[in-house]
Amino acid sequence: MAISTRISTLPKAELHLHIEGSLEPALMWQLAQKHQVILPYSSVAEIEAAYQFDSLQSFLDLYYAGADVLRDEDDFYQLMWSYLCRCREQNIVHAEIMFDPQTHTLRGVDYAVFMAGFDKAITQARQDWGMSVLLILSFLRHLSEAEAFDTLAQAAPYYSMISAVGLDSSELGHPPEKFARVFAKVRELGFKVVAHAGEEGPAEYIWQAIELLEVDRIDHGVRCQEDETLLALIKQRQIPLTVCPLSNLKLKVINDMAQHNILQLLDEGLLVTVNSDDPTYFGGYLNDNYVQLEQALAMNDAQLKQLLINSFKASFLPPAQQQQWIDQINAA
Ligand code: HPA
Ligand SMILES: [Zn+2]
Repeated sequence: MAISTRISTLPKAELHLHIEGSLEPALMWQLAQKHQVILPYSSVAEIEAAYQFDSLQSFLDLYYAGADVLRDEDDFYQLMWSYLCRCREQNIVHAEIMFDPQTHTLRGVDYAVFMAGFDKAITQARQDWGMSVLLILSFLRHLSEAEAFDTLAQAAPYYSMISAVGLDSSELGHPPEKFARVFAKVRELGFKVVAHAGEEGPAEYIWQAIELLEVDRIDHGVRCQEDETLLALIKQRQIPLTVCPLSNLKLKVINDMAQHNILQLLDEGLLVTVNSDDPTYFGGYLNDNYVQLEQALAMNDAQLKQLLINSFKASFLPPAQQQQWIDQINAA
């Protein structure tokens, strides 16, 4: 079977996906009309054409502006439902999905609104095709630690819907150490911990995420190669990295996909995974990211299988459930 067919047909998990980054331009346009939000674009095609970035910040500016069209429960339902339908098409059988509460609460949209919308879509996907979904609450790191504490407290009625807590937004100048105390509280509450680190920020931020936040996974982490001691530690402890190739290309973390280090890290024995990050902004859902690795880096079948297996091994699913999917991949 051709590798591209195997990419699309084999079961996979997605572990690094911002739900606000899956907002399709067509839905953005429709919701802007619905709520009479004035967008700085005059058509869906103009929205798509605007997605040219030169850094993480240049993307985040459009990502937060786009999220402003999300106002009521049905908007959040539509957003989540569209992504889950993509998962079904792409054979993503399990997804661990990040959401940014502060992007909404700061605009006066409460937890009750977005959590109800998410829950309705997730319940439907679970019932209709047996998809499994976990949610990851992410703090915006350009805001203060006090605001992160507030955000965590406001989530209390929804703790049973949340599996992990993460850290995203503008990395440079906002090191993990800024959030050490709030993540101590997060761990005390029993949540898993993830953090974006080593995307644009230096290897030092990955150290801090591991040592101060005690993360279960690193989001991105591609700059770990700049520090051999760190690389050895990540390998020895098998700390998963949720790598996002198309995101790295679109945000100019790399200049060319052929330069991406994901397969080197994989071959060195690190627990790396492939993810789409913000698929509508970066021009591809999960399978497109795997296809890029085949086209630019000549990913072979053994590497593909290992990446798919890693997507379950690095997940927060119970080990027995992970193993069922891994057995299916091994048998394919
Ligand atoms: O790739 C990302 N990095 C940091 N923050 C983000 N928020 C959405 N996507 C990202
Ligand atoms: Zn991300």
